[in-house]
Amino acid sequence: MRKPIIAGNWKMHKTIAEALEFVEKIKAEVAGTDVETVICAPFTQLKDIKQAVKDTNIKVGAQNMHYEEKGAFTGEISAAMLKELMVDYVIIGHSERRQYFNETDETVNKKVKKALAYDITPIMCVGESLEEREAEKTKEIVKDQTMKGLEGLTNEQVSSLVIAYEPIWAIGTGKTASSQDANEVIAYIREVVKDMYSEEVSEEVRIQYGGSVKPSNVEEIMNESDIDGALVGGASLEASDFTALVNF
Ligand SMILES: O=C[C@H](O)COP(=O)(O)O
Repeated sequence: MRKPIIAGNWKMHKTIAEALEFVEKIKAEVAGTDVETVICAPFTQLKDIKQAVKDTNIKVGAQNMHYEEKGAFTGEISAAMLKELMVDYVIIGHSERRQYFNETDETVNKKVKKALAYDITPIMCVGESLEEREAEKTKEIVKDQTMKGLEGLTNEQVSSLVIAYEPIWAIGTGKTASSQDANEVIAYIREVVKDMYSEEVSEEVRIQYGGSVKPSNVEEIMNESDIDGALVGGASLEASDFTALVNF
């Protein structure tokens, strides 16, 4: 049985003070949930959030990391640096990183491997653009991204990580893929994992949907057979919305 996982991706939002205020507001509200609850915050907030959630079931994630161990990479953060803060998750290959920061399937793969080596769970993002969807290339794109992103991992590693299917046209636009469409693509990603690894691995890997998930549509999305969670941007910024998402 796959444990549901709702992760908020705050992107470039909130100061430390705002982050701590948010955490205080949600702590009690998510205390009794069986849903894995993750806040993916900017680097500057991670240490304080981790401290603030230490007696709770809330997990903390970063939004990116570098694949090299260390070196002359101005502005970058390594896996060891995240591990030192006891970060649980790291988003890798978000479409905004692919679009604005030259993230490629190859760097995604290197980052996934490095995160796993440090026992940080990657949330690896895949998803097609509007043009690709209109050209009916959705499956081709997600297959390619999934295969390249997961290349060279062990069965155990793939079983432990999280994949997020985020159609780019649905991110921050208010447009959501229908829950059936999202489920179909996610079931297809599971097939790709099955072909690459095994049926058991494909049944164990958790796959989220992301793209304009909000309190009003989360239940329908979560009720789909292959969707194990949501990666939420805009609606994760307000404490009341986020608690509603986790308690869907
Ligand atoms: O990582 C989250 C996704 O980019 C979705 O963002 P959104 O919920 O604002 O559409």
